[in-house]
Amino acid sequence: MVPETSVEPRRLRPLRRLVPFILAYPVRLTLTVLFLLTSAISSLAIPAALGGAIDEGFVAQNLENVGRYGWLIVTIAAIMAIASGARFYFISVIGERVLADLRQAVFSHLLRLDAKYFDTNRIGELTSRLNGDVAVIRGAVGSSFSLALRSLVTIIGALVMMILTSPVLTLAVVIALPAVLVPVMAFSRRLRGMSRKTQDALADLSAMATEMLGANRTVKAFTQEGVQSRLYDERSEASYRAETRRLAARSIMVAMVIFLGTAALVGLVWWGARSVFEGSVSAGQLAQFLVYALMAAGALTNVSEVLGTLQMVAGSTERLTEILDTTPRIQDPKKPLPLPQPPLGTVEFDNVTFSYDGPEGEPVLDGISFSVARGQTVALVGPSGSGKSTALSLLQRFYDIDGGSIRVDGLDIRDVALHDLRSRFAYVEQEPIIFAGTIEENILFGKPDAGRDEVIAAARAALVDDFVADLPLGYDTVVGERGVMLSGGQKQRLAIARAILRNAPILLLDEATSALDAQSEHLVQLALEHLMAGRTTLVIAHRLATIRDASTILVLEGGRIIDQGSHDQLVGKGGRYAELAKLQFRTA
Ligand SMILES: Nc1ncnc2c1ncn2[C@@H]1O[C@H](COP(=O)(O)OP(=O)(O)OP(=O)(O)O)[C@@H](O)[C@H]1O
Repeated sequence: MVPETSVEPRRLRPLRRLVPFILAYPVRLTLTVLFLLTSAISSLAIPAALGGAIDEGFVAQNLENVGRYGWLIVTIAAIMAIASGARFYFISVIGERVLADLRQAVFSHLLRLDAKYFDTNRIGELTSRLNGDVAVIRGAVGSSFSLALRSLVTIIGALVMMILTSPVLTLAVVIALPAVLVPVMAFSRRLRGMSRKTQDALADLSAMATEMLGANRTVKAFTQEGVQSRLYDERSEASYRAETRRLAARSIMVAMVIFLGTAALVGLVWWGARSVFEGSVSAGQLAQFLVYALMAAGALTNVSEVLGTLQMVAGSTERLTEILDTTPRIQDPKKPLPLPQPPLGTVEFDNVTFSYDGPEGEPVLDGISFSVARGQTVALVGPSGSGKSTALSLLQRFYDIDGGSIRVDGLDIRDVALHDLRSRFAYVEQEPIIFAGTIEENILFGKPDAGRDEVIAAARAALVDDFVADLPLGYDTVVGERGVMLSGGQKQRLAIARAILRNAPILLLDEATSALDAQSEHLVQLALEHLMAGRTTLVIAHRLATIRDASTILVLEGGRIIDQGSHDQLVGKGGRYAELAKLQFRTA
């Protein structure tokens, strides 16, 4: 027992992080403790009343006393029942509340973490923390916390009552206890190790299912159904075997507990009977004592079972609080400067140097300088990996630069609140992200408080309106996960509608590399023209039409600007741009 208590608190330590979440609800907490104590005290009072009934009723052969004690016991039982119900309710509610708060805190913290964090952590792992770990805590909090608390109070109370009832019998129990407890504790520790293994096997199994179901088209295309089913079967069997071994061990433990417990009880009864015959203990006291001893023993087994669950909860809590403890690398400045109102819509890169691996790493952008005046369109072109997307990321401060400065509307972006800075941009990604909601919800992402007429106006300008008219539920049509129900061109137009609704002064556009069919391409081009009208635009260009209309083209290679000018100027010069133009740009 000694090593258990010295090891356990350390493994349970992460649970302390739940305390502030629980303390946030002092009223419910007080009520819980109140009902907990009431139910524990009343359950401890029943054996005492029973002892009284035996000594003053049965032994004294006084039926009136038996009746009196009977009523007393019924009354106490009523109080115990109500208090137990209320305790269960309040502790479960606190559990759910804490869980919801924790889940919400983790999710909103995750959304605020920087791009680097998401580069280095797997999204699947993060969502499994959010779902899996929260589920583990949820499964345990209501039942296990309640049981652990109740059992602890019962053990202490029962021990005190045992000592008060008969110190001699208590001493006998304390001496006999290790004989029962030590083997059971040792066994239950092994069980915990085994249950961790089955947990891991199960997690592995579900990770595989998630991945393969998500990739069901790839699985079909590569005719991998049979192979993957077999792999799944193997893992499922492994998990079954691990669980069977655990169940066998558990069954042995249950048998052990039953045998050792009964043997100890018989011994105790024999010792107690001897004490009654000697006259040092009354029959009522013995009965009373036995009930307390049974209560304490029951509570003790509960505690040892709950400890295992609580360790799992501790592990999950730790994984979640780890997220909460991560501070975002990109933060608001201490004293943010206000951006000019109305917006100017200018962008300047001044000798910008950046590496994804920090100042010592190989630079991805190396001394980049350019400026975009209000209403201008500047096109970034260059071979794959030359740093075009990186420039757009830096402008939005997804990462901080290592040298030089980036200014928007004349202010260094590190001096401006992140929300203000990013509100100045509308960003259209190369592969537009479409959410699983309706068409309207997807457009509203650009400006959540927009009215229906604004949404429709944006949809018209982006030529979304014409295909929405053919959908069964119009703007309320659900487009499926990642917009699977839409064509490539429709997705692009939807993303453009979202950007139009956002109505930001600076447009950041990462044109799709893959061409659509001529008709679709034409519609997207038209939508883009509506979007770009009157806005400062920084575009990673792949369409010849976009480049022709650009005020300036910046040619990037290896993180440097190797040339700039208008399309005609650059083509006239020949060289790198002329080659690129031949290979990369497509005509509408
Ligand atoms: N999140 C990241 N972490 C580490 N390195 C990155 C990251 N994103 C890009 N890189 C690296 O930075 C370099 C520039 O990438 P970037 O995406 O900016 O190029 P690009 O010109 O936009 O290319 P493409 O036209 O293929 O999209 C590449 O070598 C790439 O491997």
